[in-house]
Amino acid sequence: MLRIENLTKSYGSRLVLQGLNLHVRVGEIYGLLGSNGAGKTTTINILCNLLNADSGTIAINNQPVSKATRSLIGIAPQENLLYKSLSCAENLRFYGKIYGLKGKHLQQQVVLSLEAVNLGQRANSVVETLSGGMQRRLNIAVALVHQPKLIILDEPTTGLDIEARYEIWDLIRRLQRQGITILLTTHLLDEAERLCQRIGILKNGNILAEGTLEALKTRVKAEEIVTLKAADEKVLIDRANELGFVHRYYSDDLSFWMPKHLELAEIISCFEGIPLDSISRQPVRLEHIYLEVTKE
Ligand SMILES: Nc1ncnc2c1ncn2[C@@H]1O[C@H](COP(=O)(O)OP(=O)(O)OP(=O)(O)O)[C@@H](O)[C@H]1O
Repeated sequence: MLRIENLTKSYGSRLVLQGLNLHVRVGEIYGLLGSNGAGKTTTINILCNLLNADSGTIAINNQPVSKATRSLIGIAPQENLLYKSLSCAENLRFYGKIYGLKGKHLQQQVVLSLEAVNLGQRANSVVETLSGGMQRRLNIAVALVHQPKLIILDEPTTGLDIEARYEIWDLIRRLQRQGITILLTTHLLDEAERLCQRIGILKNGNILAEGTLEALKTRVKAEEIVTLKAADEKVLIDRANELGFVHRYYSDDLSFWMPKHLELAEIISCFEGIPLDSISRQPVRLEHIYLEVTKE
């Protein structure tokens, strides 16, 4: 669906994209992860033809990106692009017209996009009277109004409460079931874990790792992560080294990569003689993979 090859972009002397390669397959939800300043928005702006790349190629549905491919893509940018004093339907009519929709077809698309984001009952509500979650959903409706094949959601749930976030996650899954391909950027690793079939990790304008969550898990050579608390962490680390366990700090948490699943009693016996305050265990998560990949 989307093929980006060797994309480069500089702002003045600052090289922001350094030969970026990224492939989004038809029908998938692809999660593009990266820290602030990694180059996600720059990539999206180039995709939407709002910014020119210095070099590289982008193809959508096997066509080079151009004004002609604009209608294949819908974008819901990070900042809602909504006219707050207009109603939901008026906003959608405005954006629909930009994509050349008119008359009955425009009206139908306005209704369908509002229904798609569960705002069918709020067509005439003025945007500033809607909750933050509803405004985010309307922002997604704008991306859908011209029936694109690929939609780009730039941090769709940032700043929303958990219920509004669930609603947007359900919406994204529904859109995928309708056959829309989705490229999503997020800082929320659990969002990417829940929604995305494949994930790309971007740093300094390069994709450092890409694949399914299962494939990315090979970056962390552990069956599970065990976090231990003890008065003397150095003793724990020395013991872990003797046993061949890799250790990492996740924030303040001293954690160990377990090469195989151990019963609780076995973990305790590994650290025998060291008074432990607590033991907690968790599977390898995207958070662990992300930290490993981006520190390389
Ligand atoms: N118009 C511009 N002029 C100069 N530098 C820019 C411009 N736009 C972005 N940058 C710089 O390019 C780098 C990449 O920015 P970009 O907005 O693409 O990152 P991002 O991954 O989207 O970050 P965030 O998660 O914070 O949105 C940053 O260092 C940013 O400061």
